[in-house]
Amino acid sequence: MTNPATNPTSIATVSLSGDLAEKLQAIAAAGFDAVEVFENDFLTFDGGPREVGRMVADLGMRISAFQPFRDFEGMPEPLRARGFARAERKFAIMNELGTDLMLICSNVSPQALGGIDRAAADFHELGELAGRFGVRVGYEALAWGRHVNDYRDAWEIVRRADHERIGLILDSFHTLARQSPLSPIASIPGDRIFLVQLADAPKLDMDVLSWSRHFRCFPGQGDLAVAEFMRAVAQTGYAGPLSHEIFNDQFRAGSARRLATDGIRSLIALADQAEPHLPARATVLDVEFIEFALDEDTAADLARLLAALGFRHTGQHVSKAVARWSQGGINLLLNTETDGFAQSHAIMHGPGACAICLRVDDVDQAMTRALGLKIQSFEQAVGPGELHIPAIRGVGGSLIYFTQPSGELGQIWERDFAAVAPAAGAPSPARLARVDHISQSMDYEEMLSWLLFYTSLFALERIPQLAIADPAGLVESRPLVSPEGGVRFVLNGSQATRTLSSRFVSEHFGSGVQHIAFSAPDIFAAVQAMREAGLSFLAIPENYYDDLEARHGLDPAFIDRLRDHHILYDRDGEAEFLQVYTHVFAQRFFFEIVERRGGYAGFGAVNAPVRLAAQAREARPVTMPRSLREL
Ligand SMILES: O=C(O)c1ccc(O)c(O)c1
Ligand SMILES: [Mg+2]
Repeated sequence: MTNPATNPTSIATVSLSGDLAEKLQAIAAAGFDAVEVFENDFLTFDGGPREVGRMVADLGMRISAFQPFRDFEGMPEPLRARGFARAERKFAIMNELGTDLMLICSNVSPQALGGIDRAAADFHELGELAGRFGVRVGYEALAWGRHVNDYRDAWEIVRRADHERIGLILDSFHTLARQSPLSPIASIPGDRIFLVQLADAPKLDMDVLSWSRHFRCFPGQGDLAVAEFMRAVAQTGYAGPLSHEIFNDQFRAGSARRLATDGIRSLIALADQAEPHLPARATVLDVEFIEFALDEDTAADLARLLAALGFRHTGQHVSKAVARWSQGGINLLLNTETDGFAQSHAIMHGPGACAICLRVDDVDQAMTRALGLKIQSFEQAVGPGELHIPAIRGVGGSLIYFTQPSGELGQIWERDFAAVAPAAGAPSPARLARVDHISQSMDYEEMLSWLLFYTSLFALERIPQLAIADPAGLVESRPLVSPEGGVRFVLNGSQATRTLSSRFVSEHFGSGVQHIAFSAPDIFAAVQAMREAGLSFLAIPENYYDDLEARHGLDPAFIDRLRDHHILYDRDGEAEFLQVYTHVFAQRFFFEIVERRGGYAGFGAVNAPVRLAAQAREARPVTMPRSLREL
């Protein structure tokens, strides 16, 4: 039985950025057993095949395949003879590389002749040649092959070639992109499959070749049914390598180390999906707290803002300079420690959210799953009697802490915080109830990494990615939501350099929390109370409200109230969404207040360009990088 948790792991060198040596180092560091050497990486390498073979071996890996070999089967003479001569040269190279498997992808040449028996005869003869070199040949159907574009035809050719050195190569992308049925895979004998290649892809309406060459991604990052494909493969008893083969423009530009780690994480998550071996994905019940790392002055400013938003200083950490501000079910921590993690975060990134604590159903299981997915844990010394709160590394080096409803980890506020007596006078009612969503900005190239991180660890569902117009370019926005509404994350990234999202990343040395949205049971009452406390909100242009009236046919009196409160509005069927924004704090992050009516599930994407334009007007002008100014 194929067990994806025990099959050797492999990845094609084409999947990563860098030169061959850099790729191999990143692949080995991530823990892969093998690599598929792409011919182009070999041709551009300044060293012979033996040297490549030695590099791979020295890194403790082996070469799972040498590829691709193109346009071989079904050729008329003299192309046919030339194909055999080319293959012979490559077999000799493979002997020096130290790999025994060549991948031949189905012929795309206009000169190729069809016919299963013709192709089978070519492969039988090639099998004889391969035998003389002690190598094997695997045949893969490209989804755009001229005569063979379905794995079932490739298998029929392999079957009729009837040669022990000729086998089949399955590639999840080609199979799933063509929507070939998966059940016939199960009846292929596992030992006739020489290699299984894995790739996912987002659903896109485009020609399959461009889709494959530019948009493949790791399983779990796209929309294809790779787990179902894996379950079919598992039934064959295939015991060979599972090899990522990702052609992707972002991957080619990204960090090879990060991507190789994502590749391993993807394989682990996929194996777990096909046949569970880790605790289930963690259910997030709520956001326990969000922690800000700040200097004293900025903390005082933020405290004033929080007070105006209706938060109260309710607790003080028993041993650290950490204040708890709360309202409804929301807890915000202001950390002004002068050493430790928060301080180093503040020095590196400026004032901002350095940690998020999530209340999950079971912390031990969440941590076991995280470590199983090779997510880094984080340890920091705790004072005597204080709770040890397990944590992992999240976006931009920030932390994700875990608490749970029961046991010690359900007692963080009692154990680690001393209550602060409420101020005199009648307590004002809570205007804000919960954290509605947390929006994180990141480099565009990192978006798929964090998507995989969040969705492999937590029971979060993806809702479709949106492109939002910032005045300075497009921002991709990717929401991840827990079905029960325990938490929502929105990942933002932009390829344009001057969008608010990109400036956040470039001006603050990395990814992080750009805004936090709180839910209000009554957004009008909340805004009213906050204004009375001296707060003002992001100004929204008059044109927006005129358009709202035209778009939704709302009652003019209601529109007047929205306008007066600077509230943005959206509707989806009967469900309604109201949202309002604070000004940006410390040129760094801002708060949003939302009211969801009737189960509205989105984030007001139609309003995002209006908000971004308003923020761009308020933002300080783009400053030239120092190095340029000094020229
Ligand atoms: O895009 C290609 O040409 C190509 C080459 C080799 C493969 O294994 C593959 O899946 C695609
Ligand atoms: Mg392939």
